[in-house]
Amino acid sequence: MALTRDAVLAALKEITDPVSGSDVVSAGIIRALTVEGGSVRFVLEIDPAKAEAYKPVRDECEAAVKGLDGAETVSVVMTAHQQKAPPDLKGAQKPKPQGPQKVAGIDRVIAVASGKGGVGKSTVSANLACALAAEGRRVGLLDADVYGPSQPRMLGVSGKPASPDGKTILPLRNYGVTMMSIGLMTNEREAVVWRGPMLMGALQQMMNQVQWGALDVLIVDLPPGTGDVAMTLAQKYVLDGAVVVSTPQDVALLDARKGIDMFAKLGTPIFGLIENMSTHICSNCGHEEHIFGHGGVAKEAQEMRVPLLAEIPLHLDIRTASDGGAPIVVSKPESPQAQAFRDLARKLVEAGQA
Ligand SMILES: Nc1ncnc2c1ncn2[C@@H]1O[C@H](COP(=O)(O)OP(=O)(O)OP(=O)(O)O)[C@@H](O)[C@H]1O
Repeated sequence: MALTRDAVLAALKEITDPVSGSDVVSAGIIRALTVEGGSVRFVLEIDPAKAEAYKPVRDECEAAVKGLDGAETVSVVMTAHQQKAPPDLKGAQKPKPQGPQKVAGIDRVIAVASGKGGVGKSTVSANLACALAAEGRRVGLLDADVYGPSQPRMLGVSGKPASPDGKTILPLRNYGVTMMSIGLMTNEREAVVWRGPMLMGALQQMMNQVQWGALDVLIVDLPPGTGDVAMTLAQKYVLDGAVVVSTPQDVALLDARKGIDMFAKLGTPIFGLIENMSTHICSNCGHEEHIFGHGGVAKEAQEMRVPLLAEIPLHLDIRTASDGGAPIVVSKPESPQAQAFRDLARKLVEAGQA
């Protein structure tokens, strides 16, 4: 008659486990039992401190199985049981989802956004950063506008940022503003096709690997529209607030609304709207003209229940200053145009937002 597994277990049940007092099968120390023809193998899994006490048990087990009909070879090995308790699957903690992180050394992060391109978001970011520096704030400016990085030109800096250790990136600095641009990581004339994951990687590199130093506020000049960069920024980092730049034209306002809705969905506080190119001031005679109408942004802000933080005029000096590498806040600080930005900066500082 062929030897069966049940017959082996029945024989082993006759042997007492010296530790628990029950039989060795019930005590759970018989492991990895295989019965193949007349060949029987199993393991006695025991506490290594009690190895001596188990030696006679092993001999007993071996003899009991050898005595069975059909048993030819019997191999019993003693191994140490696992000291560790089995994992408690029921009470196991799920890994916590990673929420937005704060970047070490940076007190506040403000996004400057716009629903569409060309409304002056980068001009506002550069002037706001310089105006905050003039208020004595430690300011960083991250140019995340991958589609048209313009901060190096606006702040009059050029050259590739250095990375002496190959891990961290040294930012550039001008007018009291510490600046880094994704545009500086690519060739100026090279058209870069950024895909979602690349964008996210680049943004994370800018936030975490740039040696920003201690900052009161980091201004992030976002690409226009409601895209991956804004979402990644809001989801991965503690974003203290956003300002949305709009021109008075209706279409820009509709776009601004989309921008505001996006931040609202992401749970980012909207510090307010900035109306750029609000009135045209003639650079010859100083005559003021509301080319795109007046009061539209203020009305919209009221409807959306967000503050209208500033009305920046359309003035030739603002453009030439930015194009010349010294924002108007720096090149003509006493001009009314510069004052509009300085008032904005003071407002944010007084509100504890910058
Ligand atoms: N208030 C202003 N007065 C005069 N020129 C301005 C004003 N604001 C912006 N500009 C000019 O308008 C052009 C577009 O501005 P800017 O690059 O800041 O816009 P943007 O919204 O950042 O555009 P993009 O999204 O395409 O990068 C620039 O030449 C800039 O100098």
